[in-house]
Amino acid sequence: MQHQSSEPTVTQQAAETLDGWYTFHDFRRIDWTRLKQVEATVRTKMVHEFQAFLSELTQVEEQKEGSHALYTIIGQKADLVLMVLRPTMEDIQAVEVKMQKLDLYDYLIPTYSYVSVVELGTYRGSGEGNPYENPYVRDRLYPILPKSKHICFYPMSKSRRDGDNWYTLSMEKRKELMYRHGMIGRSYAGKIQQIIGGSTGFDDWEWGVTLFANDILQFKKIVYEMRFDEVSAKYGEFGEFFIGNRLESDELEAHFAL
Ligand code: VOV
Repeated sequence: MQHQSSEPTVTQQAAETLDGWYTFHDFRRIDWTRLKQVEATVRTKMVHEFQAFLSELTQVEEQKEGSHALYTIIGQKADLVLMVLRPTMEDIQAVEVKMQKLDLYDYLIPTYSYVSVVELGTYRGSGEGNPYENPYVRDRLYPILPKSKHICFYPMSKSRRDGDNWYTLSMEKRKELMYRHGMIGRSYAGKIQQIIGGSTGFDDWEWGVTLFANDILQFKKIVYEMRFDEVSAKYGEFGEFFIGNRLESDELEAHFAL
């Protein structure tokens, strides 16, 4: 029997992407039960070693050769997330290996991770000349993460369901839809900063969405408002959501104190 499909069979043009720093989100649960058995002085030493590691990451950030952010995670999915941006996947892995060797990480159990690359779409064009030399584009592709009070992370894909297949829409239609997405996004200027990581072929979803805000309620507002926009309403598929509060290096001793 011949397969009946409402989808057009023409191959559509892929949107070109501009790709920046590689991105790694590392989610961990604190194994409090085991940590409670560690003597206070040893625990403090482990925290100091972690702080020294974070200082090294800060030095890289000051040289504008990467960026990072440490947040607590609210709820049971994780307790902490360290988000790291680096120029190459080798650099990302070097940070990952170094981190795993820290004594404190014997007590930080991996619960989730996400690998992507900071991505800018070109549905609106990419301006004149080489976009990788445009200072505005460079600031977006190689971002120094904001020091916002809150983070929200979730992975998402665009639907390939029969009838609602993003990948069979014409370039024209996708441009129009992404324009409207961008307009909603822009109404959150000054309230939310977004980092979109492209992850097709890198991780289980197609994008990792990281949002930063000082007012945590803005995450709920933007995600809800976007649910009514066609791009999300019809084509958005979402993974787990993680939200958290900023954790400064000098707060770590208090955070791990018992
Ligand atoms: C601060 C908010 C904000 C702003 C300003 C914003 C703007 C824009 C622009 C201008 C463009 C690029 C379009 C182009 O010209 O290429 C994008 C692109 C993208 N976005 Fe976005 N987005 C925001 C915010 C924002 C949110 C909250 C989400 C999650 C959606 C939801 O429902 O939970 C999201 C997702 C994405 C994705 C997955 C992509 C890539 C899609 C693709 O198919 O390539 N985004 N986004």
